[in-house]
Amino acid sequence: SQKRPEPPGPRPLPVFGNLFQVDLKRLDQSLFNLSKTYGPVFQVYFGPKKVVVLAGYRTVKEALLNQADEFGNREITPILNDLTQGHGILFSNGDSWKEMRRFALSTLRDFGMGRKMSEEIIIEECGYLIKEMEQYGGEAFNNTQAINYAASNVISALMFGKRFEYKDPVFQNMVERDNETIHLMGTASIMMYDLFPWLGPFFKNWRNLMKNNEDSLADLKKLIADLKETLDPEICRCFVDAFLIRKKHLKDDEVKNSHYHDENLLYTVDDLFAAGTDTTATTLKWGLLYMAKFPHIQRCVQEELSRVVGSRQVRIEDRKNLPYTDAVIHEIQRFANIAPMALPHTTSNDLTFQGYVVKEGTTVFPLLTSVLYDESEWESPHSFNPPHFLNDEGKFIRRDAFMPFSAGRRACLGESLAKMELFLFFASLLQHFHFTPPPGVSEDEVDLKPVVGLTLTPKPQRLCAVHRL
Ligand code: HEM
Repeated sequence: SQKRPEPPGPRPLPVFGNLFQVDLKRLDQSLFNLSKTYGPVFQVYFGPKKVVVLAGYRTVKEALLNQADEFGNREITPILNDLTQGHGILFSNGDSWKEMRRFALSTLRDFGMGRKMSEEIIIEECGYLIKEMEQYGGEAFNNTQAINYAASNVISALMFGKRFEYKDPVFQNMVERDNETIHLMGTASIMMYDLFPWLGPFFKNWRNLMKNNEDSLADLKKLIADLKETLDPEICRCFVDAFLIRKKHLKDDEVKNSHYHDENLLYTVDDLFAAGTDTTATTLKWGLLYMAKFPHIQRCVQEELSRVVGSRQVRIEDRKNLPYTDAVIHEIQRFANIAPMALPHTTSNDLTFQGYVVKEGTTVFPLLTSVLYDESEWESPHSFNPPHFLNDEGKFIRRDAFMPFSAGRRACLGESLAKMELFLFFASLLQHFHFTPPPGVSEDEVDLKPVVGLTLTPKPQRLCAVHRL
């Protein structure tokens, strides 16, 4: 029998591989371009490392959903190993990952992810965020911090049973550090470190990352210690309590080698903050920027909100009566494409995919850019067009290629919480404010080019939040 081929791809150079054929500053775009030459499954070499890229809705879906187990391991690069040592959820594999993921999902569900309790937490936070924005009296300001704080507080309330004041310096530092970590992770020097780890200590970014990580963990440890001290196993106040209670029960039952140990608690909480704050906040920031850029769309959302909700607090159950607003939020997520390559996966064994062989342990990039901008799935992928999610009667429709949370075994675990947050924050803000560029800046001048890190974020810029109600 004939040997099956490996996926095609550009010819690699020794040592550098294809590093000169891709633009590390906008890697997802250059991989998307390569897929137009090499097809939906191709390989590129980053230095000595081979990466298989999956492009287009059909191919990403086929891999992540139909061969979910084979494509469902996480790649843990040297920097990720330095940071988490295989604990937690984001950057772990095997039984520990499985147990932590299952625990986090079921605990968040018990706390009402997608149900009442989370809704109350988010609504309370909407109030604080609106108050914060009102302070500027319609003058231009950078909304980055306020939005980060609001998103972080939702996770805080779930994890620790409490929110923080936006002015609290400890809290400000925690959020700021997480932001910086995500930025540093996307820098070229950290990518180089992952390829040539012995360079590590020479990179300033590497040292900054390690320091950030240490400081974040120290803050989280303090918060966890406070909860430990006041723990009452009969009353579960938050996620950390739920973990500690489970740990205690396993100990009482003399279960050995359980995954419920202090490191897993610390890194799981750290992961939920890291994965849940920046993503949600960044999406919201894009949303407000698009509204300032496309005022006619903003007006349609506000008209629908006024007609359906009026001035009372908007709630999750209103969503079904707000198809246009819902479509706009989906289009924000599609167009903003904040996690353009999801997070890297690896294959769990040797496999055949679309006729090509891929070896066990090969790095795989599910290229979400190529799904959210797939020309065979979207009518106008390159423009901001809410009707992508509306039928002829103006009813909301789901789209298969809407995959900002990725899919399959490693898909985002916070999807339903994130959706609640995006809906409640976005709708509440547009009920209260009309967003515009600063005076003297035209809509055309609003800059939609992203800053590239692990996520795609808007450039720092100022908007006016003009009071409506
Ligand atoms: C708009 C908001 C969000 C977006 C766009 C988003 C997107 C993603 C993406 C693309 C992945 C990688 C999936 C893959 O590897 O294939 C992911 C993983 C993950 N997300 Fe989210 N996410 C969001 C919000 C959240 C929130 C609020 C939480 C926490 C409650 C969260 C927790 C996680 C975790 C723990 C993982 C790792 C899952 C695993 O490796 O098993 N995310 N997310």
